[in-house]
Amino acid sequence: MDKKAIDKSKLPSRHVVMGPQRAPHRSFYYAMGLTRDQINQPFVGVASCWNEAAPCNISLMRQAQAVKHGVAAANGTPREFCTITVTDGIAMGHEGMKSSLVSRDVITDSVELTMRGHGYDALVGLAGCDKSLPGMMMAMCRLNVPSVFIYGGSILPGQFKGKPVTIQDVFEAVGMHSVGNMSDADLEELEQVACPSAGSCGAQFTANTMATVAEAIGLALPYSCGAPAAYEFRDQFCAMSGEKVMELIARNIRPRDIVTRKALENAATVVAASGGSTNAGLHLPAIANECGIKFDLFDVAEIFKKTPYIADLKPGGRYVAKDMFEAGGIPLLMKTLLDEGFLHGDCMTVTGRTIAENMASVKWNDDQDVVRKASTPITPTGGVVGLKGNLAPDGAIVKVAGLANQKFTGPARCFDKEEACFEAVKNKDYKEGEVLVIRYEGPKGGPGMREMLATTAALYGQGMGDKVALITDGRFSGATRGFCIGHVGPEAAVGGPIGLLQDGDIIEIDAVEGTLAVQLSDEELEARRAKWQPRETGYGSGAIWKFAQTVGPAKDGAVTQPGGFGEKITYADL
Ligand SMILES: CC[C@H](C)C(=O)C(=O)O
Ligand SMILES: [Mg+2]
Repeated sequence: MDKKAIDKSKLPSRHVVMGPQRAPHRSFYYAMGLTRDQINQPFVGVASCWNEAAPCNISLMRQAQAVKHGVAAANGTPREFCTITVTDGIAMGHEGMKSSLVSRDVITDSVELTMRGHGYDALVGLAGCDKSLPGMMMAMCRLNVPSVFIYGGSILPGQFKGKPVTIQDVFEAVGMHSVGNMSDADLEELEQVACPSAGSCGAQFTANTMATVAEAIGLALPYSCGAPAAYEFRDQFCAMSGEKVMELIARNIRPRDIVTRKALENAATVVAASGGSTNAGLHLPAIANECGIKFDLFDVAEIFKKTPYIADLKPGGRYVAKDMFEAGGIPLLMKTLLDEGFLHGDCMTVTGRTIAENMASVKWNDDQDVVRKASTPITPTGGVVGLKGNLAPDGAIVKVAGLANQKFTGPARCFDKEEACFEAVKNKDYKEGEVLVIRYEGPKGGPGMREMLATTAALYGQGMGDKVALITDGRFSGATRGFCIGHVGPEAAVGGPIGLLQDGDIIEIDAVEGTLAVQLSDEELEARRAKWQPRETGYGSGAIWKFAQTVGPAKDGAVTQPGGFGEKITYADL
């Protein structure tokens, strides 16, 4: 990037390194070996969610070095820093899962504070596990300095008895083992081979769903999110992201120029088209909130309703993320959706060009069956559906990709926390035809709105995926399959109808019509509400308690602060 193209006198770092009064600050940079020229260049924060908690994040340190090379090659000065990540595959099924969603907003806040504190002029964010991707993208929208996002990449599939497997198979094997359909020896062999490399959970689960969102919303370079983490080939995209952010500074192209309502609609479209994680129904409103855009679960569901399901990806389909990469990556999915009019082509992206301009060079690949043409879909509507009704006045969400039957009516069997339901499932202490209800697991009521993969996978592993339904004011992992309805709002902790249910109430679920109802009169519900009492969560201090004090409803993204609605001057303009 031509140095003259950037006027540093208008950049945030001018407050840190320009003028005699900033001699002490420059002294610190000399202490780290920077030269005067480097101090006089734009500073680029290279924010990484690296940690050793899980394979999702472990390769990000390597990839961050490639980003820094790209920044430096384009006459920028990279400054690497880490934020946290809570990994769901480790947190699943116990109290630790209450930290997962809370960590999304902590990631956003910590990146914001580091960028503001040091006056960095631009941001390249690297993330691997699930909610760290929206956490990083939320920070980019909040700060609104030129930014490029890059996903760390998917894990490679394991091989078990000649078949490709992912972590989803291990969670479901717990259910098979619990009913004697898998031996101890097979379970031990499976857990040792299912996850062979670095990278995030290997199919269209939440991490790969949000990676697909990153390219579709325009914050990641085309093709940059597709290559598996173990392929060092992907580091070229890291370097390109570092170079590209310098061009965005010169052209003053910022995240809120990119993340518009149309871009959010494009993101929701690729989620539905790929049968992606229901967590996108939470994270897209949260990203929108940081831009001051009202885009809630119902807006997302409207897009879902009119989008064909075209990518045959696990958990509902046959293939994993590596297969998608080899078929042509996220651009292949976007190409057919754009050609058939399902995407807005005039949205700006971090390439400095529009979606349509980016897709012009993408060639369709007939020599694959991972992605169908949008004109010949797997099913005519999206793999994910929004629901509403007297049991969910504030909405709910269900992944229908791969579901043979999309209607279910049955008696409620209520549990006031996930562990109680898991015990019942593990001991087969439930009946076919029941609707299992897990409540007091919402954003405030958990607190933390846990994912319920341990329970849903055990059910599916017992062969009961279409024989019982499960509804919760909590949420699901992207690897959840079966008739599982999440994000039921209002949540039980604030007096929502799900908290008024009693065993035996008849619940009607209709994912075709988009309804979730209980066969009770308004009078009966009101009578029960009059007797309802709020409950203690057991958290009276700390990060999870703090989250519960300010978190809003799931339909608006379970965010802990009103986003860009109120602020007049973003950090980028200080
Ligand atoms: C085990 C991790 C799982 C795949 C997940 O948490 C998600 O996709 O949301
Ligand atoms: Mg998850």
